[in-house]
Amino acid sequence: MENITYSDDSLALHTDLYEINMMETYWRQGKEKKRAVFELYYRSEPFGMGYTVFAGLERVIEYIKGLTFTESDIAYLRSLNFKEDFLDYLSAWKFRGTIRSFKEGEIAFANEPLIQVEGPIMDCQLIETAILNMVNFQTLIATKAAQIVTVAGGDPVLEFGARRAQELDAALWGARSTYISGVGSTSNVRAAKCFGIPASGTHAHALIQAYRNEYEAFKAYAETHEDCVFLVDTYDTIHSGVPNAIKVVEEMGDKINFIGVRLDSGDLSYLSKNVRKQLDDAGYEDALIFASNDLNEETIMNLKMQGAKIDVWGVGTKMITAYDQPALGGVYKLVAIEGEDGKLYDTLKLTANVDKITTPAKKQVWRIINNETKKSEGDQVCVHDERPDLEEELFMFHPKHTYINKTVKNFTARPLLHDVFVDGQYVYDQPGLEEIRAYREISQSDLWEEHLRILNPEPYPVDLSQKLYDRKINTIEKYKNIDYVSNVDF
Ligand SMILES: Nc1ncnc2c1ncn2[C@@H]1O[C@H](COP(=O)(O)OP(=O)(O)OP(=O)(O)O)[C@@H](O)[C@H]1O
Ligand SMILES: O=P(O)(O)OC[C@H]1O[C@H](OP(=O)(O)OP(=O)(O)O)[C@H](O)[C@@H]1O
Ligand SMILES: O=C(O)c1cccnc1
Repeated sequence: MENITYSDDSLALHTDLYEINMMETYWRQGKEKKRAVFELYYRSEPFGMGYTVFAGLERVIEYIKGLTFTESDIAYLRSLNFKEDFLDYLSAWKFRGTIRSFKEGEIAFANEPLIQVEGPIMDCQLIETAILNMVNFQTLIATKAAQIVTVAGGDPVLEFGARRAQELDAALWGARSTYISGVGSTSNVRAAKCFGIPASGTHAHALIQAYRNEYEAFKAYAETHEDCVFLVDTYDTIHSGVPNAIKVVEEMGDKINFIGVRLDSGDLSYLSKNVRKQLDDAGYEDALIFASNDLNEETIMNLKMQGAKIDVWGVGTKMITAYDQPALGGVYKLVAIEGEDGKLYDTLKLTANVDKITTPAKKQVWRIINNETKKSEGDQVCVHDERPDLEEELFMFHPKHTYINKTVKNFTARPLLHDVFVDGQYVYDQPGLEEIRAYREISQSDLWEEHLRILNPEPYPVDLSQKLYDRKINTIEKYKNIDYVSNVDF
């Protein structure tokens, strides 16, 4: 490959070619301003969890703000045989749409719109690929981190994944996603710098190997660092690693802050119990035991069950790559389109698989909090202009099994989609990362424990309002009865 770097490279071409092909069709047919509404959602929770943690908006904002076709983008499209008149149009193009989104850190569920994009159909179409790319990944990693943090049960979890992540962007934005869900720090210094995440790090086996013996290595490290966590498993944890660490700590006295030791191999339960005793016997009851080595939610849970004396969990590969489910599967679907009369019409995609039939109409999602219990009764997905917050009581029913229903009184309805861009203008006040992290806890506290547990969680109700349900059924009926060969009103 001759040249993979362009000085004016942009994210405008970070899209699938078919999006630009469709843009050209709309444009040549004079439909480039036809108003459309697309919604991003996923169909099932990952990792057997009962929820996800929404993440990715920060990068979406950055992407939309800088979205223009640069000279090299246009030159490249020219090489694909796009014609000059269309290229002239793209050169001057800027995003003109309205984007509404969940807040980052919001607890989210399957089959509700997390992002809604409304505007000229061309604009909505172009950004599909990139925003799915960002939100699918970041939400997935934030959710995997939430699972691991839950299992760690209040113990600090450190993010160690940069070396195993799917390349640089995944390491960087993945670290940010894990921090949103309560991971305590990252070993990735660039992620720490860029996002203000606490950086943390111990040292590797290479240090011991370089000095050949543990005593020399620990001593050298202690002479050059105040905060010390010694990696004690290079040769023999019990007989060499820990005694050498203790020897150095005793020699250095107040010159260092002995934080603890790290175990990175072997039976972490057995070793941690023995190491705990060794440290306690030497008078270091406050020294922490860090553990790492291919940890995930299952090994952490098992180690805790075995009574392992581990205080801090270093987790890399299995968190940053979402090892057991590498994709969220979020989709971006057209739900409403402007007709010839200028009005917005509901639209959907029919399919034999009823679970995949999209829910038409521009929507708003409301979280229904019971004022007595302070816990959520479920999410009510409504037509965008419905106002459940002004109702005295709310009828909520299962969107497929409608006999499962309830009437909720004394509730507060909180809208979850917020304006981020309006007609191309940025109108949002994106919180800082600490605020997002704190918000994740608040959002989580609205839910019953039953939905949050990581094994067989109770499914959380994501219901359709009566109005939206009727619109869906009517649209299905309408599309079922269309004579597709003659013409669909579009
Ligand atoms: N007591 C335990 N119960 C359950 N799993 C454990 C326990 N102790 C360690 N593990 C996990 O078992 C796996 C051990 O993997 P592996 O055999 O590759 O490690 P190892 O024996 O330490 O070798 P290496 O030195 O190559 O890392 C790791 O995922 C580790 O987290
Ligand atoms: O196991 P993970 O969850 O992916 O966490 C990251 C791993 O990276 C390091 O090992 P590595 O063998 O790469 O280097 P080392 O020489 O420092 O042990 C570290 O010791 C962890 O085991
Ligand atoms: O700081 C550490 O201990 C660390 C960092 C990255 C990967 N493994 C361990």
